[in-house]
Amino acid sequence: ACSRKNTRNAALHPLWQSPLTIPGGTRQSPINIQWRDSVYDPFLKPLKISYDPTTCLHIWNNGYSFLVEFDDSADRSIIVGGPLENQYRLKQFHFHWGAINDWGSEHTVDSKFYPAELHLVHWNAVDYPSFEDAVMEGNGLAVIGVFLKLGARHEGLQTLVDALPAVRHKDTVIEFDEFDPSCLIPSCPDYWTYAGSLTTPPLTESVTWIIKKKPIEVDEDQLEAFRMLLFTSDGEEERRMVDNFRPLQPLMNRTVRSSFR
Ligand SMILES: Cc1ccnc(S(N)(=O)=O)n1
Ligand SMILES: [Zn+2]
Repeated sequence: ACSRKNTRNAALHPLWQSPLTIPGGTRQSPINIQWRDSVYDPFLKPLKISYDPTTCLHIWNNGYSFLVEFDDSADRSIIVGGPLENQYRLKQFHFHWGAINDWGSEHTVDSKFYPAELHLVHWNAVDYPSFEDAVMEGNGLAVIGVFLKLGARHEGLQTLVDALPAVRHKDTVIEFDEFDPSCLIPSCPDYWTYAGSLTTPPLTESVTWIIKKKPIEVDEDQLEAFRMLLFTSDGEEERRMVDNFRPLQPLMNRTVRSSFR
């Protein structure tokens, strides 16, 4: 008998006991980015990233991923330009990854999965009074997606990896300061952008996605450090935090634009 290709079994994943699809959803994420179908838009500006490392607060295992959260009470860590009408404030960043290196990213490029994907979540504090309000608005959020590929050790990521054992269990938190997440973003300016949604509940259609074309390199030990985290709280039967990605969603009536030819 032929061996069944190792397929991702996201449907049974604890993360997705909630509806896999949103009734009436027309701009859900993640999606496959078909490079040849993306449309170069010469009017797209370069994305300008200005993060203040002292706004970094803590790392928190929320039972889905681990989040690095920032003080977003003022415009101290912001992005502007790119496809965005105004500036957006950094709220948190987190990752999605697989049990093995064959998959783990949420978006794919020409149907290729990366072993992990970084999301830097920003909100539109110009138009909305809080993150919670912005989450409900079509132009409320901007998320930068960065693919992680297996390669050289990433020194900037290592400071984060060294802290992970302290947040192994769900609902644990550790103070984390003086971290500049721009060290996790490739210097190559090229990106794709499209109108989408959050990929974990509440799955609201409020995200302008900015997906960097170039991945960053991380090594096997660093990916393994993600995989030793737990979905479960201390005292519960341990379930390793892996495969915390949402299945691909239909493109429907959307065009993915590229900032590069
Ligand atoms: C803040 C937040 C909530 C839910 N989902 C996401 S994500 N994975 O779309 O970036 N971010
Ligand atoms: Zn995410």
